[in-house]
Amino acid sequence: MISFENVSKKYDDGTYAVNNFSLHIKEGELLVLIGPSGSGKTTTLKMINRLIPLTDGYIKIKDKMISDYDIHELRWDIGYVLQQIALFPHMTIEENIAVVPEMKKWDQTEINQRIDELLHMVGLEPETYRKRLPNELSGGQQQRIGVARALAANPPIILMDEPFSALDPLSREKLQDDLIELQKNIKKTIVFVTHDMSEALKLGDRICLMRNGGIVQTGTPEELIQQPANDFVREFVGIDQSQEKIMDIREVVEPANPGEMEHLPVISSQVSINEILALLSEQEQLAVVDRDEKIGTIDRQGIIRILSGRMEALK
Ligand SMILES: Nc1ncnc2c1ncn2[C@@H]1O[C@H](COP(=O)(O)OP(=O)(O)OP(=O)(O)O)[C@@H](O)[C@H]1O
Repeated sequence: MISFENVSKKYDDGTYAVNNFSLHIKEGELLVLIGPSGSGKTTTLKMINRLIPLTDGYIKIKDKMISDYDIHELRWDIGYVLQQIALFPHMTIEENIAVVPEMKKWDQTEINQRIDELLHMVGLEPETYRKRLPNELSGGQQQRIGVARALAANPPIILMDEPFSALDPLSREKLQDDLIELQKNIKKTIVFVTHDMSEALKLGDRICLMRNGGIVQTGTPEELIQQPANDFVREFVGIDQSQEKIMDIREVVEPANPGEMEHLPVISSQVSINEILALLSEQEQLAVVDRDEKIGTIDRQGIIRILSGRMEALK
C-alpha cells in the first residue's frame, strides 16, 4: 500500500533526519513507527502526504509515486491526526468533521449522514455533540473528533502522529482500546507514530523501530520481544530481563464455555512470557487452567495487554 524505497531527508545544515529508509506497509496494516526523540518518525510520516519533501529515493502509494498525485487528492486520500488536534475553534463539531467532504463537494444529505455515522463510530452521541464548539469538549473527546475528521471522506490511509500523548493515562488507554476496535471494522492502512513502547506493543500489527533516521528492526510485537536484532532493540523493548519470570495472567483471561475450550492447548495461569509466546506462535488461542479448572481463554491481544501493562509499571 505504501512503499518507501531508499528514502532520505537531508536538511540544508547537513542533518539527515531520515537516511536510506526502505519499508513496505501493507494494506489494512497498523504500522507503528517508534524510536527515541529525533530519530526521524515525524519526518517519515510527513513525507507520505508531502508535508515534507524528500531529498532522495521515492515513496509510492498503491504503485503510484506520491509526486505524481495531485497534492489535494493526495491529502484528501490520507487522513491525518496529530497530538494537538487543531480543530477549527470557531467551527462546530459537525462543521469540523465536514471539511474534507465539503471540499470534495459531497451532497449535503450524504455529509449529514456521514457525520452521524462518524460520531457513533468514535463513541460520541450526535444529538449531544454535533452543534458544540471544540472548547466545549474534553481533550479526549477532541481527539475523537480528530479521528472522525480524519476518517470523514473515507480515506484508505490514516497517519497518526502521537495522537494520544497529550491525554491522561485513563483516556489514553480508552482511546487505544477504541482504536483497536474501530480498526477491526474499518481496516485502514494506519501509520502511527509514538515513542511509547507499551502503546506500540498494544496497537501495532508491526512495529518499525527507528534510530538516527534509519530502521533498526521491523517486526511484529512478538518478533521484537522474542528476536531482538541487537542490544538497542532489547533495551528499547525493555522487558527482556523479566521474560523468564513467572507471572499471573488471570486478569486478561476471557470467559469461555467448556465447548469452546475443548480443543485448545492448555496453559497454566502462572507462566513466563517466554513460555506463553512460544505457544502463541503456533496457536491463536489457549485455554487457561487455574487450580485444575479451565477458567477461560487467552489470545495475542491479552498477552500484549499484560506486556504493555508491565512496561507502564516499569516507567
Ligand atoms: N527544519 C529542520 N531543519 C533541520 N533539522 C531538522 C528540521 N526538522 C527536523 N530536523 C531534525 O531531523 C531529525 C528528525 O526529526 P523528527 O521530528 O522526524 O524526529 P522524531 O523522531 O519525530 O522526534 P520526536 O519524537 O522528538 O518528535 C531531528 O534530529 C531534528 O532535529
